[in-house]
Amino acid sequence: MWRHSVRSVLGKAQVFHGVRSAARSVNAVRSRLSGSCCGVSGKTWIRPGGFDTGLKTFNSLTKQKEPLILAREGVATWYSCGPTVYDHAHLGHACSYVRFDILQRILTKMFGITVIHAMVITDIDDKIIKRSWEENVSPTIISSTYEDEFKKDMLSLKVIPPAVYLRVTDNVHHIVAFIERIIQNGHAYATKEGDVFFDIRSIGDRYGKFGGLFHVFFSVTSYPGWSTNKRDARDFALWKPSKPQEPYWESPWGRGRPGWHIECSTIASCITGHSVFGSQLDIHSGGIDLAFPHHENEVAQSEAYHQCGQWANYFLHSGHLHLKGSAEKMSKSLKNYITIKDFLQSYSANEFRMFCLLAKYRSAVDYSDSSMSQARTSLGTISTFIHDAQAYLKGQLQCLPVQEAFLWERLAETKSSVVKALAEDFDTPRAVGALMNMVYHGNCQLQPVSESDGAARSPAVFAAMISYIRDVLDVFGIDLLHSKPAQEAGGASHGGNLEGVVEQLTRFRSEVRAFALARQDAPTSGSTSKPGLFKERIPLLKACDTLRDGLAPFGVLIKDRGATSTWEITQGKPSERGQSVQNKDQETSS
Ligand SMILES: Nc1ncnc2c1ncn2[C@@H]1O[C@H](COP(=O)(O)OP(=O)(O)OP(=O)(O)O)[C@@H](O)[C@H]1O
Ligand SMILES: [Zn+2]
Repeated sequence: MWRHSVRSVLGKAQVFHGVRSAARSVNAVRSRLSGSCCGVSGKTWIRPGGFDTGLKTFNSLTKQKEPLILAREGVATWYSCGPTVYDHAHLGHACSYVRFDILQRILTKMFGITVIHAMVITDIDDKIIKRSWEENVSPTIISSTYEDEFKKDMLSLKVIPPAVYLRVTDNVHHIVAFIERIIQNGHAYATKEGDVFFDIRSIGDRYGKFGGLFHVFFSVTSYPGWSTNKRDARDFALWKPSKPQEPYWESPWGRGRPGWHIECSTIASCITGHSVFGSQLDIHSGGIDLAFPHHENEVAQSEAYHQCGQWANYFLHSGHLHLKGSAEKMSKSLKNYITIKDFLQSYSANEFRMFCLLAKYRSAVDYSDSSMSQARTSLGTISTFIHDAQAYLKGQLQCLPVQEAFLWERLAETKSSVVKALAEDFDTPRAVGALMNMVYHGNCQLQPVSESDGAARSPAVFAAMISYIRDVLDVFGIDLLHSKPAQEAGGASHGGNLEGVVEQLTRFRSEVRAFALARQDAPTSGSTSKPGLFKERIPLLKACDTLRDGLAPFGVLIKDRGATSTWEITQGKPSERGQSVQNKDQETSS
């Protein structure tokens, strides 16, 4: 796939100036830090040193778009909070993980950045334990069942798996060591009851990097996590003593299990005991609900452990998916969810991806049949254009002469708009808009005629447009070439080659139609029939109509264009889209 240099699009001077000044300011700050986080005051974001990608991304730490600067050239380290596996994965998860998958694909396939992605699987938690009691099975059975299901669901949505999935339960010994170091560094304390709490006061005014939410959250009287064992209401658990019947691990503080936030700090820092991401992480992602307190606490712990002023440089948060009309996000605990499997009975992964692309990754989205039908229509428009353009290339579709130079210009303009949109905080709706605009102009130029009269043809520009559209869709993880109707997705593959069969069938039908559409010049002497179609051939035309109508519900859309016919295999519920075209073309009734 091509690699785009944003520099060439956005202007070299601006970017290089940015890199140098960023490097200068970070070096200045780093020398002030001199290895100790405790020397740093305040919550000010430090612009990282390293390599300016030329992209901009919204950073929740600053609440504005910032230049995306990576520690290592061409490589982005990326950590994601994964699911707590105690129930089915739903469309809310799908939305968050597909959106970040699209962002990672854009970085990799469009801008040539290798993404090293690690994700935690939270496989021990109060909710898992509760579910195991309800189901009367071990927590391990609950977590492994839903972990497997989550991974399969992600694959069915074509989410590229992270380089590594890491379970909390496989890493408890690292978590214990991580907590010990935080205690040694003077930022956590153990209680006689066997808890370990993070000591918020020990980091002064540096708590609250994600904004002022914590003032509301921590009212000493109302905060549900308030315990008299804590030194400060804001202190949070790094280690919790286990209650009877609960799973536990041995630790210097007695039997217990890790708190929620510490798992991410540890795993993001020390993958399987080796320092993979270490004290430096480029990008951290999760749903917006995780910003506070989860990410706030991750930051506090990690910076206390690494003794650094800034652990993760960019926090990317995705907006929530809601059922249309609901103020609440879709969630397992609210039981207001649609599972990914149920969804895939009615829609395809491609359609869900288009649904995600049509809104910015940071915005909240309403899920409804009408928003899905908008996504389906957009994909259908693109797919129909590709098929029509292919029919034109093959000479099956005869058209009026095309304004070729105009289309080459549209193509160049689209390429530039798509790169600019994606470099500007991954603005996928703008990129899709640019693509649809090009498709619109392409369609306008494909004006079918029944006789070409040897008019000039312009196949190259349509071939270039098709290739470009496929490339961009590939960046987004949409593959129209091998798409199947939703009902078939994940099912057993059919024997034979459907496309080949449809091609042969349509060719045969075209010959029959051409024969049936032949006109008699004048009535033969003594004949009672009028000039026009041969009466005895009309049943053949009717049979052609019936075949076309009969194939539509199976997703085979045949379009009759004068004497020739084209075909395509449609997405999702083909009969709805097929029907409208067929009615326009009904020929035996006219
Ligand atoms: N409705 C949603 N829209 C977008 N992202 C979501 C939604 N629900 C969960 N996520 C994201 O999915 C990831 C995993 O979340 P988690 O396992 O906590 O799901 P959940 O359904 O919210 O569970 P719970 O109800 O137990 O909190 C997080 O990054 C979270 O922000
Ligand atoms: Zn996390």
